[in-house]
Amino acid sequence: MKTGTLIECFDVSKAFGSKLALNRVNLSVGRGKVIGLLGPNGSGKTTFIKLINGLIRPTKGEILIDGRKPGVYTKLIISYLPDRPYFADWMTVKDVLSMFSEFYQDFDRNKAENMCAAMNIQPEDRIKTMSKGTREKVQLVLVMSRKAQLYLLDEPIAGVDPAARDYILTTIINNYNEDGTVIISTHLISDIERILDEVIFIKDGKMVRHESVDEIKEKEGKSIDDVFKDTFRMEPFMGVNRNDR
Ligand SMILES: Nc1ncnc2c1ncn2[C@@H]1O[C@H](COP(=O)(O)OP(=O)(O)OP(=O)(O)O)[C@@H](O)[C@H]1O
Repeated sequence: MKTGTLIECFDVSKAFGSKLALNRVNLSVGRGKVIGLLGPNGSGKTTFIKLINGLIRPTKGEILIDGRKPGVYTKLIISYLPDRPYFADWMTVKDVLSMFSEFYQDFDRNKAENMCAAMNIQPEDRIKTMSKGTREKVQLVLVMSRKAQLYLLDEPIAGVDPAARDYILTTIINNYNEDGTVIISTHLISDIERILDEVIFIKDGKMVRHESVDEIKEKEGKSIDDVFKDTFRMEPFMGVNRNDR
């Protein structure tokens, strides 16, 4: 079993033109944890996940995954669920299973086949004709059937109905490599908080909080969902004040 830090970010910023999507992030993430990456729309969650995965590069600062810069090695140890599906329309479940077997040495095809069968997804089913939620389930099965050191899941439950969410979350915690770490970005905090060991709150590109869930609950005596709502509360737009009319 590997020990030590898995992800280190040193003063990492990412700008898109004049928009600063991530602002001087310093972060250290350990192994064997399930971590919620939580923040409102546009706070920088997807940007952070893409940086860790090496799909985009920081404007400033440095990222190390298992002591290495994002690149060929880190791609081998990261299993990534993007926020949008990437399968070609002609593919069946069997085709995508073969694709993953070919691409990833750590892919356990047997496990993926069993998980599909448990969710009533057949090998001959065509990805194109599936509902959005079923497509997301297939993608999650593929990603969780790798024995990776780091799983990056960008909004894994957004498209599935509440009943399926519980099944999917149980699938995640029962199937990840236990020395590995799972980072899940989501807005659906009350749905996922039961599986989280730690949370990272991100606000306007800044990591404003990184703490263990037990510590937060002990200190504040509230659910993570309530702590999140307090941190990110927005004043509602009230329209024209009646007295001004
Ligand atoms: N390619 C890009 N070009 C320009 N701006 C971008 C680009 N990608 C992201 N941004 C901007 O960076 C900010 C952070 O975006 P990001 O997608 O990381 O947020 P997010 O927290 O994942 O949001 P959501 O919860 O809505 O998916 C946003 O203001 C977004 O408009």
